[in-house]
Amino acid sequence: MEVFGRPASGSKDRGILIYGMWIALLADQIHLTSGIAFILDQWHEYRYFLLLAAVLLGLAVFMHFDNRLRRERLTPSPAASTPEYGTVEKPGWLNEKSKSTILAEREDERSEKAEPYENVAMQFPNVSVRPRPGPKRVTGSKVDRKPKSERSAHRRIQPLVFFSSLTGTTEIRALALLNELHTLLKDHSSTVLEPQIHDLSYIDYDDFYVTPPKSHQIDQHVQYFYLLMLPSYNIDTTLDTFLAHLQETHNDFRIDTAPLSGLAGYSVFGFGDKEGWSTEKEGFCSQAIEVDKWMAKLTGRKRAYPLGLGDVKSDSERRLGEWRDGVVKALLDIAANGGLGEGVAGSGDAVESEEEDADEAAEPGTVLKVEARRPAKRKRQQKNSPVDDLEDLGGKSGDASEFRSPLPIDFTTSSLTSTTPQAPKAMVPVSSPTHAALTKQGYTIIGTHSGVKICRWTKSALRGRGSCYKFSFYGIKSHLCMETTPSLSCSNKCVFCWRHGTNPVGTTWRWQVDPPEMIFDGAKEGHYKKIKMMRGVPGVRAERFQEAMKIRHCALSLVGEPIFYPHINEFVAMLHREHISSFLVCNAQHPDQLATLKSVTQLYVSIDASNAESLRKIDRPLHRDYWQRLLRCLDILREKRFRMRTVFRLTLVKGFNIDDEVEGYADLVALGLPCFVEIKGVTYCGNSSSAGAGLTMQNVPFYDEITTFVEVLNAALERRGLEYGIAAEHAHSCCVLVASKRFYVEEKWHTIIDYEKFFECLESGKDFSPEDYMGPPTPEWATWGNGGFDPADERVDRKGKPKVEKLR
Ligand SMILES: Cc1cc2nc3c(=O)[nH]c(=O)nc-3n(C[C@H](O)[C@H](O)[C@H](O)COP(=O)(O)O)c2cc1C
Ligand code: SF4
Repeated sequence: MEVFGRPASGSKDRGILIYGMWIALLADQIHLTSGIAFILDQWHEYRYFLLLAAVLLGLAVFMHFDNRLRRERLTPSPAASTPEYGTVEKPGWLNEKSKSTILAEREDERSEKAEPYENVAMQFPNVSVRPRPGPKRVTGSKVDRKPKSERSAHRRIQPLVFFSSLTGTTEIRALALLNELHTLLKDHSSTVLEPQIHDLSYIDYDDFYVTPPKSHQIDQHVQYFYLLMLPSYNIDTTLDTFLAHLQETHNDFRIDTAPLSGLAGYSVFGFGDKEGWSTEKEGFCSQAIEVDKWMAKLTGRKRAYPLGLGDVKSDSERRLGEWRDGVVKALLDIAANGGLGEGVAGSGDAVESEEEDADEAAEPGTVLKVEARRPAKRKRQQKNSPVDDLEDLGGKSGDASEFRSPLPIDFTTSSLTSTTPQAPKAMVPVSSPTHAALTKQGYTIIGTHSGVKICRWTKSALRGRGSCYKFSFYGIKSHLCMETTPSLSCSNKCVFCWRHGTNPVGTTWRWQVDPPEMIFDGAKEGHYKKIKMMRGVPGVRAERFQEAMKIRHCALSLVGEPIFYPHINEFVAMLHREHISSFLVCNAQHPDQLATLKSVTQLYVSIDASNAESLRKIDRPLHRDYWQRLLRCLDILREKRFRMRTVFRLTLVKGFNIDDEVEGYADLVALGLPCFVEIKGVTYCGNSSSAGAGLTMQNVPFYDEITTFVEVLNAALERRGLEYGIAAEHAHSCCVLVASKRFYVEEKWHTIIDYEKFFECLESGKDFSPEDYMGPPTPEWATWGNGGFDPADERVDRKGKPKVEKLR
């Protein structure tokens, strides 16, 4: 028999075995069949679940292999660089000469110049100062998940010094600066990290000048502060590449125009050679100036300290020292206060903004908006100005009493009828519209009745664009001058005064009186604060900014009537104690206060008309005996003329106080015998209030008309046998100076003041006269016929373009 194809054996044992196997196989078969049935059962029951599981498993396996493949492909890519001194090695596949490759090649060429860094490395072990060849380490950084408030507690500033150098001068200075920064900042290690240095020729610009470097400090929020030290070359150097990079980055449409705005701040110092490139116009420090401008754009106006410039053949050491001190102060300020503070509109703009126009200074009797020959432009600018001129708040009628709001505080009549004594009020309460209007205009109100503001000339001088006429006439640099008043109240409502309608007025002091110390401290604080706001403005020079942090002169004018303040003598004495000279302007309406006034460096009275009728129309005085008051003031001035320098200020307004008035003015000069007569053209404010007062552009005299008037006045004085002459001019301010021949010595005008001599005389306790503090001769460029613009400054038009002065 065949069992599964095999023949059956004849033996019994084999037969039993085969039979047994057959039984077993049969039993197995039955079992298998039931097993398959069981599986099928299960499959039907769980097939959806099993299919889903299979799909998921397949996906997981696929992703695993794909990731591995991907990582292998990416490995040779350039890794993110650390903010240390070194280059990024490029992968082999990057055959094209990129910026980084070119820079790496330069590194090889310059490798023999590495010694200085070794010294630095010894001094600052945590500073990496040698370019490090070899592959770049990829370091991970922990993501800070703490809330922002908690993180700011660990905020630290990382100063980075960048330099560029061809012949080594800047390199040596940069290393010295690093050393000095280390010393100056070591006590502030909780907020400022150890400074690091980078040669611009070695770094990859993409690491520092596209976005700020990423911080590797765990648990700390690090902000970078860039200090750039740069020479200038009019030949091709690495700086051209750097400049091109800054420009490209700014213009790259794919990235933000200010991608470096995450920096804590930056500042640039330039080295140049004045022997070959004597002025900025001729290229002095041209590349540093350019870099400074691009950095302002890229950082979104984060200029923390003004651009410093030094001449390698003369003052670079000194200038660099000043810049360094200023930068350190700014840096610590940022570390302590968390930011650059208040910014100034216009900083960093491509075309330098001329915000000066909006807030030119006013002094009693003067409106300093000079460029009278551009009415249309001025009007347009004012229309667009975000800051309302105070005059705009006034009414439309010609009568001052009809000004709509806010109402002047005039106690002249109410005080006469009042029977119950009232506690004195604040002259300018914080909640008053006057306070709001003055603050909006840029005044800092001190206490209850004083104010301080920086004038357009201070800003102009900080930018090397010229000082006011007081520099040409008396040697006052505008960036050293503080303009303030201890009394915002006045007893006139002059038609050309741009703040009438909002200012408090009164014939006597009826307000609460603030102590002089408080006003003095408040004025200085307010002034310095406003100067500091200028540190980021394009064009502000570090050395001038530094100088401006010490006030040397005080113009007690601004708005209001300073002599009105009951403690004016104490206030002036405080100025003098700090060697701040004093120019006090009064409106010739307070003879009693004038008589008791002690020494000031220069004492002014505004003479706005030559006769009573004309004065009434132009000054609209509150006092009924205004003319007698003026005449009494002139008597007092005549008596004071041998104790201090006395000045008449004439503000000429066409149609009001010019025609047929020359003889009258000459008579007043004969009465007061002032040391000087300043003749100035009024400037049109171009607003509703001036128009309401009857003023239009037609009332603004041209400079030619001023000079003609001055010549006629001079002749009238001569006819009266008065010894005067035309000494100086400042055409830019429409201003001419007539001086007494007491100041004409050895055939030269000496209108400049010797300020140190003035303080010496004052401190001697002896009597002295104006001749005792007469300074050197008036500079040739300031004398009559020469225009009066300091040739060391750059005259620019409203767009910041150089302007050529036209002489008569
Ligand atoms: C070829 C050459 C061109 C220069 N061009 C200018 C220039 O355009 N403006 C400038 O202010 N100084 C210029 N300088 C002066 C250098 O900026 C100055 O000497 C500077 O200190 C050099 O710095 P460094 O030694 O770090 O390279 C030039 C100097 C040289 C040798
Ligand atoms: S004197 Fe001083 S405050 Fe007056 S305009 Fe000149 S700089 Fe400005």
